Amino acid sequence: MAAPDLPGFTPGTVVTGASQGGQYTIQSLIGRGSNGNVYLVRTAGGQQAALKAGPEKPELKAEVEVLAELKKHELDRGSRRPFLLDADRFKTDGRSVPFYVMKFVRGVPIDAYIRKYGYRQIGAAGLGLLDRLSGLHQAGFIFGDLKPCHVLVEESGGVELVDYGGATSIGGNVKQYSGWYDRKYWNAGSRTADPGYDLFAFAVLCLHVFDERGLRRLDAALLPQTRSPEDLVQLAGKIPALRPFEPWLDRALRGGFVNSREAHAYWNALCRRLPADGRKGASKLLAAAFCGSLLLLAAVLYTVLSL
Ligand SMILES: Nc1ncnc2c1ncn2[C@@H]1O[C@H](COP(=O)(O)OP(=O)(O)OP(=O)(O)O)[C@@H](O)[C@H]1O
Repeated sequence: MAAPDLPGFTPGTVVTGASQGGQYTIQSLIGRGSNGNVYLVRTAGGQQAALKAGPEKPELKAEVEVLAELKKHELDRGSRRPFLLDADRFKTDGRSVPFYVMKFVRGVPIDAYIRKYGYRQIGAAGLGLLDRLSGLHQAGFIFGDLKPCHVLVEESGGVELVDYGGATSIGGNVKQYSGWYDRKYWNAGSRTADPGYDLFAFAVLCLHVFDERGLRRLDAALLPQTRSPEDLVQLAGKIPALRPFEPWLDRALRGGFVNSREAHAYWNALCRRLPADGRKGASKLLAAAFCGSLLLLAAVLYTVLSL
């Protein structure tokens, strides 16, 4: 259920942090999540950012804690602009509203991105997603509720995870998950948070993006006790666009990766084996045509001059 409207968070309102003094001007409402509303804001420095504010709830506090840990890890890795930018409270009308500010992701969900730019983009987008997951796992958490609307891809191809409400400390119990993406749903393992939980969900995400009907049919044909990762492995083998990544999907669905760095390295190796994409092919063709016309021009000039 989405969070209720927050009184006072209207375009033009300046939200000032009570303890750190950060100032953010609300531009528009981006969307409503179960733990709060997300607004597009402008920082005092003039940059765009996303601000999430909501009623006092342990879930919102937990999101901030995960993002703060992730920030430490990102800074250790030399990141100049971590995902979490600020976390504070806004005092308004005698109330104190918790909020946090994060990088604004000008992107679209991964399924829409692939529909727009073509199935070959799964290689690079998958690599970006595995990089994000790997950073989070190294910070001690798993994402937990991985699904297309939580994976945004920017025009540049950059990938960001949004909504850390399902993030869980490694070793804890995943509490926020979504049907198909849940390893336990397919009798493929427990809901104890380990990196394999997210990798399994990413493999299902690939099946969902490329063959939603097949996944739906498979689900409808099985009873809860007869669902198995083997069925998903077989479905993956029938999707032509996923053929290059079949060995990766097989391993992820069976929980065969030691960690996400290994999964990232394997995905990367499979990407390198892909043939150059159509655009690169087309630009090679253009270059050849250009060289051909130069040679023709030189030949014509030579003939004219030698007459
Ligand atoms: N940093 C961000 N940049 C751009 N858009 C964002 C950002 N964070 C969240 N959004 C968008 O804001 C909306 C609400 O996001 P939020 O993460 O709170 O909840 P949700 O994932 O939609 O729902 P729920 O919390 O119920 O799972 C979504 O459309 C999401 O794509």
